[in-house]
Amino acid sequence: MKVFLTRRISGEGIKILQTSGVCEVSMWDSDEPLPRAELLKRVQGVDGLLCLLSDKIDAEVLDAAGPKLKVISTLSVGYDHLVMEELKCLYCLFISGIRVGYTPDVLTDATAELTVALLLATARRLPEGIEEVKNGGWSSWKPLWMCGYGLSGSTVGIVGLGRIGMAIARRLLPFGVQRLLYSGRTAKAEAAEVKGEFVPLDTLLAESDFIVISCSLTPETQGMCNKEFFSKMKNTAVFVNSSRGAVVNQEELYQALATGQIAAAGLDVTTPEPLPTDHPLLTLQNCVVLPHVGSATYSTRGIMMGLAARNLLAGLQGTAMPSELHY
Ligand SMILES: O=C(O)[C@H](O)CO
Repeated sequence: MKVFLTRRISGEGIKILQTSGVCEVSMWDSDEPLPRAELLKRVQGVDGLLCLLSDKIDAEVLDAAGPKLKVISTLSVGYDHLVMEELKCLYCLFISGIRVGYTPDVLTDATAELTVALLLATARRLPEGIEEVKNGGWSSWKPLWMCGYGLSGSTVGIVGLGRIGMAIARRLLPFGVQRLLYSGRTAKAEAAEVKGEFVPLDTLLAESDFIVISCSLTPETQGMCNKEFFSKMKNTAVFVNSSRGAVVNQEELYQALATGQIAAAGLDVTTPEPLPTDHPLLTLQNCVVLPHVGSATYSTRGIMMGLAARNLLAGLQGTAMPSELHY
């Protein structure tokens, strides 16, 4: 069987595939994404595809791959880059169905940790402070200079209290957070562990000092953080997004930050990625932007690659996947 990997994969992940005796591996041997035309060419006739969140997998890719394609394994927990409606259509067409593997759980801790780091960096203005040290702006200790917002005694609102949202909540509580609010489709029994109060989104926006977006990108959440959303937040509130960039209307976020509607924003995800270096958000002191590094620890990325490889193999062999996405 033939498999194609859309990026250079190393360590355990590649070893599992190359020594499996099950598949012939070909890979886009680069750290940079492959051009779309190349993807369409390289998937022809494959039985399995290992892709990244930067590869849009839609009907065009499935058509180019052809009827042998049995499994798609994505090196991510998010799967908004897989056009599920089109996968389902193909499912109807060929009846056999394409199985999908993904990498939940293994990146929860790393992503939660990074989200907390981003929240603190944004609220306590770390990038600005570091810059001031370097550029001579640090003239003396001044009572109100470089002041920001602290977590102690605060109210934190988490939009999407899933696996990662819960892990963020657990890490934030020891900072002395007083109330933890959350919104989403349904109340969660596990929220009791973090004393989470399930509230309507409007309540969360009005009462939170820190708002953390940790939901998946879906048609319902696309563009959810818009002018109206920001207008309901406190002027002193800090907004943090480590889910997907498209949950935020970036033009309206820029306005909210530039006009003082909200205090600051920390973003680990943007639209597009990378964010162009001349993007207006990058001109703002009160906006901290990271290059989508939530899961970027050596160990987490290694485990993700191993899991994605095992999902791919299981899909080829028709056995139980360690992490299958049932769609
Ligand atoms: O979806 C994911 O897996 C994250 O955004 C990157 O690790």
